[in-house]
Amino acid sequence: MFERMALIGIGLIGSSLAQVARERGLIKEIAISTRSADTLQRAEELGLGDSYALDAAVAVEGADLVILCAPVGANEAIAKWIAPALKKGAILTDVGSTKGSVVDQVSPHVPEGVHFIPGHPIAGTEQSGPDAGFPTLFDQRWCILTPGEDTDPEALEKLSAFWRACGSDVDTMDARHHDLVLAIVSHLPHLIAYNIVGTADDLETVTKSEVIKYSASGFRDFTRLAASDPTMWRDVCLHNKDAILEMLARFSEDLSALQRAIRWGDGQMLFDLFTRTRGIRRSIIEAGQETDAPDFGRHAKDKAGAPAE
Ligand SMILES: NC(=O)C1=CN([C@@H]2O[C@H](COP(=O)(O)OP(=O)(O)OC[C@H]3O[C@@H](n4cnc5c(N)ncnc54)[C@H](O)[C@@H]3O)[C@@H](O)[C@H]2O)C=CC1
Ligand SMILES: O=C(O)C(=O)Cc1ccc(O)cc1
Repeated sequence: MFERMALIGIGLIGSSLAQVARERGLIKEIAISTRSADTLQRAEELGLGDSYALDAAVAVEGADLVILCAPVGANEAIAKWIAPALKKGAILTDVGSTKGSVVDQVSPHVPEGVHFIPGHPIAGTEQSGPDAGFPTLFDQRWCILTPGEDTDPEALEKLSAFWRACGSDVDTMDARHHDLVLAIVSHLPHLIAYNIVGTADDLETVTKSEVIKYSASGFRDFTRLAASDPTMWRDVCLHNKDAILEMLARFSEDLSALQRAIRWGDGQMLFDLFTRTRGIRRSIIEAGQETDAPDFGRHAKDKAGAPAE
């Protein structure tokens, strides 16, 4: 589908893209660049690409598809660095969990004639680094693209076809809308997980060993999310600040209402809420979405190839 793909950043997502592109014959030549020499060497040991460079500008030379796969906070510096080396007509995209900030940071540096189309595969795990990647990560997952008003339709279709070939269903939406939706379905759940695991860890009356020994599956689910990469999630919080703060405010209000119902023994309020939320879970299952982490969000038809937890 493309002659030369450059992946800038080779962790979970970059490594998975390299593997699926290689396995399905989507790309002739894969160029890999990342910031640390150790990670680059590991990518080479794993045979993820055809060429390896610490200098991202070298990797993007002659590439007709360039995918930024680093934490979102790194995108501006990377865009500035690679801009002069980008080939005319190339598609430049990313996989970041936030989109508005990527548009703001990257767009000013995109040279004339390069098609910049931000993207976000809604597929991942709590693991990070090149060893964590696997080629079926994107199968039956959504990939959201956030083209601008002046995006070239042909370039958009080419990038959409690439993601479909990686196994994903593609949707397009406005970058700001993406950030609001993802704040509630992805960013807030991670923050809640980081917070509850931190709270449990702080409790002096419950020793750490008791937290580990008696952790019920609900708490264990939170510990999986709370094991996600700290750099990535720091950047997500800082780069989707407004939407996350909006969702946190609503969440806190609703939590206060729950607190009040418990204090005043309002069993009806608790029962009604728990009944309503049970319905949401059922409608997700009926819509054909998988339920168990890390397969949540994968369409029901096929989850073969997902790694065991
Ligand atoms: N982990 C997940 O579940 C998902 C992550 N994403 C997004 O994908 C992107 C990458 O995430 P992961 O692959 O999980 O992270 P990761 O931590 O596994 O890999 C990040 C890679 O970027 C490199 N890197 C860091 N700073 C860099 C810089 N300045 N220049 C070049 N390379 C740099 C690191 O060395 C590493 O190779 C992030 O923007 C994240 O928001 C999107 C969907 C799911
Ligand atoms: O591991 C999980 O449950 C996830 O939620 C993975 C994930 C993390 C970040 C994203 O932007 C998209 C997917």
